[in-house]
Amino acid sequence: MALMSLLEVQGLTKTFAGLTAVSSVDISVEDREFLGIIGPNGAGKTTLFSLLAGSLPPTEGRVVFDGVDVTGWSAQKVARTGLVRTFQLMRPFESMSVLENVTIASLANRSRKDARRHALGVLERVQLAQYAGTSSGSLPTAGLKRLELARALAMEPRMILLDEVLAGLVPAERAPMIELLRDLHADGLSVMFVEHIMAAVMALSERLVVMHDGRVLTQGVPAEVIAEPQVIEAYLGEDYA
Ligand SMILES: Nc1ncnc2c1ncn2[C@@H]1O[C@H](COP(=O)(O)OP(=O)(O)OP(=O)(O)O)[C@@H](O)[C@H]1O
Repeated sequence: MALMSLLEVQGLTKTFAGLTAVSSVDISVEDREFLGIIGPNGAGKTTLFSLLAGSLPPTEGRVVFDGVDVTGWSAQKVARTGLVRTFQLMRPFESMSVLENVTIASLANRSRKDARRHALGVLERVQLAQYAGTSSGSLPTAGLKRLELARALAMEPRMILLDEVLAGLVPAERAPMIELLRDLHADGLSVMFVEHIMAAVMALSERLVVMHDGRVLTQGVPAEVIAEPQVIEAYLGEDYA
């Protein structure tokens, strides 16, 4: 039998009332790979993540994670296989503390007492430990981004789908976040990330997929992909080139 990629996506399609947001997408992601996804607004990147992570059921196609066909499974059930997403618009329980929010995510895999201890470890990992007791609603954007990451990590993913984790950060906040993502990847986490900040995309991606109009326009080695005329035309613009 041929060796399988950690994530295999075949013919994935999502139609919303006549609009095809994701159209026949085929993507394979290897264990421990760091894959970047770019494309213009409305290209279907967030919808793709929703389909992969079980937040939305696909209209057609298959999602196979770690050899298991998870197509149409709930987000909770997909997460238990090790595939977990973050959201572009963070939505923690605002009245709860940072620690409580992460503890709830940890409860997916463990008892209440263990979950709290595990959550504290995750907060250390994302450098939010000093805010453990802070109410989540009062965190600044950079803290909310880390909390969103922490909640996903608390579910102990093998592969994480990051939806614009750098958006909204000021330049000085980006470098430490890029460093954190690089460390998580070095520790064995497989990552797929959607990002508009090209410096981050180029610093982290081992391979790049470009989406346009719901389809994969092209994919490959990042430096080669961003030099393709069709990518410049569809997304990057002449300025970037
Ligand atoms: N729940 C929905 N109902 C109807 N249309 C939707 C829904 N979600 C997304 N769409 C449409 O699907 C298309 C793809 O949207 P999507 O949010 O996936 O794009 P994106 O590449 O993530 O864009 P951005 O970079 O702006 O986040 C858009 O035309 C969008 O309006």
